[in-house]
Amino acid sequence: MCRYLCNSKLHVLQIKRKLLGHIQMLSLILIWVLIVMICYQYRRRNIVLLGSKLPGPKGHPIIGHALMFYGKPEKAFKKFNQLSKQFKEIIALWIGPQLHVVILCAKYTEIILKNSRSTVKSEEYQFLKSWLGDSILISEGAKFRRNKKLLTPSFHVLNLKQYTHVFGEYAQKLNCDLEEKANGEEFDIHPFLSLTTMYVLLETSLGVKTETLGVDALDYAEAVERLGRCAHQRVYKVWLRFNAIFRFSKLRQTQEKYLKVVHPLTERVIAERKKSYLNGDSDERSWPLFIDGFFKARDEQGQGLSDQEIKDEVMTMMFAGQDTTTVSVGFALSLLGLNPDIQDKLVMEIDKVFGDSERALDYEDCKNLPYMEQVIQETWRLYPPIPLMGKMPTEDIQLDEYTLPKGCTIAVMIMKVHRDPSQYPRPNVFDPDNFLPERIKQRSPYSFIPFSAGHRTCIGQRYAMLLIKVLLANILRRYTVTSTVPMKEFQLAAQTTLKRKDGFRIRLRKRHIETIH
Ligand code: HEM
Repeated sequence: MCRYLCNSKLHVLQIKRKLLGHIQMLSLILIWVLIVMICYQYRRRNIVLLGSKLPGPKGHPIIGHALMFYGKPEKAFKKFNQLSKQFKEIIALWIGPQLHVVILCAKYTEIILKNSRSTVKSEEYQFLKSWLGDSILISEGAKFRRNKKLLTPSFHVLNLKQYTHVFGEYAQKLNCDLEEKANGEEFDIHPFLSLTTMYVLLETSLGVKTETLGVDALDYAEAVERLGRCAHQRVYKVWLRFNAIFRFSKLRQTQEKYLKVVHPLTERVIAERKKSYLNGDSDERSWPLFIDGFFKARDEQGQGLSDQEIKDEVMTMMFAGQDTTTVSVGFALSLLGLNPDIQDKLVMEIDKVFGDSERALDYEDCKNLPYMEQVIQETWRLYPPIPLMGKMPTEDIQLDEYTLPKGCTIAVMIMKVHRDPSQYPRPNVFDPDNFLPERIKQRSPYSFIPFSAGHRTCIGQRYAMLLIKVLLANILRRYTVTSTVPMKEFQLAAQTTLKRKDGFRIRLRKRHIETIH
């Protein structure tokens, strides 16, 4: 009995000792967590202090405004729109511990983009890294400057001139594909446009004919679209921003699946092209490919781009150029379908250039379509394909009485800047005359930034304008467009590009069929 009591006392003592050990360990962990948190908060004191002085809605402790933007992209976009009615120039939002400052007006956009050396791309661009590597869309500093310099000559106007007939060929193919929809019901033109721009980019950048790629071209198009979506989901699903969580997520598996389509295909096509470039093989092609320009490029030290760099840049061109041009044409057709007077004026301009001729469009024709250019610019104003850009200040930036702290995220809301009422008297009205030279002169150049501005401006803007002109001119030579969904009922969603969730719904009616091919 006595022995039993002694044993149980010993046992209790051991449990007490173990418990004490656990409590000590737990206290140590808690102290460590507390120290880390204090250090973290101490480092962020500037962001917290300056952020608290910026205008914005009231958020919750710890999660901030994260819940406001949780859900589908169209819901987040709607929320943004509501907030921008309340806060006209600038909004501070906390997504967890990260301060996001949304810029809505031309005045502050000018200060940020003019100071472009005081900002770098925001950390959200890193979500593209496993796909696009360290391409010029993502990289910073010396690497960015060198590679942008090496890539820019490929977009020279002399090259673009030669692309016009490639664009024209695919525009004619598009018209043939649209034949089945002509004189029928309203339909979504997005899938037709998306394939066309993908084929054009594959052919002008890599020299790949759709016939040779066959079903791979469709897989590639789908993979590019899905990878863009994956990156976007990491932006608004806050927990997936953390690599430690993302690594084990379903989204990562989806991303891997599509990377396995895009990477090997790009590598294969580049390798084949490089072989024939190095062998000096001649082909029937009369225009220079982006990729040949990338092979040729040399820096001051005589160094060219590595195979990895070429692959990253090629994939970036496909990503940055395809969806942006697709939605530009989609929105332009939707708007023209709603505004028959503007469409008539544009068609008159096109008919003046071509008359009854069936000839294909050339570069000089594109220069003779100034009203078309105004229509495209006004479309970009109302529906900029890239609706917002993320920057991170590397030093505090002063905007009147507000200070944007170093390390916060700046989101330049291009779509709102383009509708700044101090710059556009009727900001929500589709009026291509906004781009008459005398009106442009009256505005800040930063009130229209579809391609950004400063040293990070889009490399493909002239390419995009030319391609969109060719596609629109060809469609309007053959068809009259009508559309019934009014602008305020467009269901907008900002993924990486701005889209209509309800589709680019239009009707096509054939024009004088016998004269136009
Ligand atoms: C309507 C069509 C287009 C629009 C609205 C557009 C818009 C933009 C914008 C806003 C940026 C800046 C992004 C940022 O800083 O976050 C950008 C960058 C870029 N775009 Fe475009 N883009 C278009 C077409 C193209 C095309 C056709 C290409 C290439 C074939 C292209 C290639 C690039 C590249 C490589 C960058 C990165 C430039 C840099 O960071 O210096 N874009 N684009």
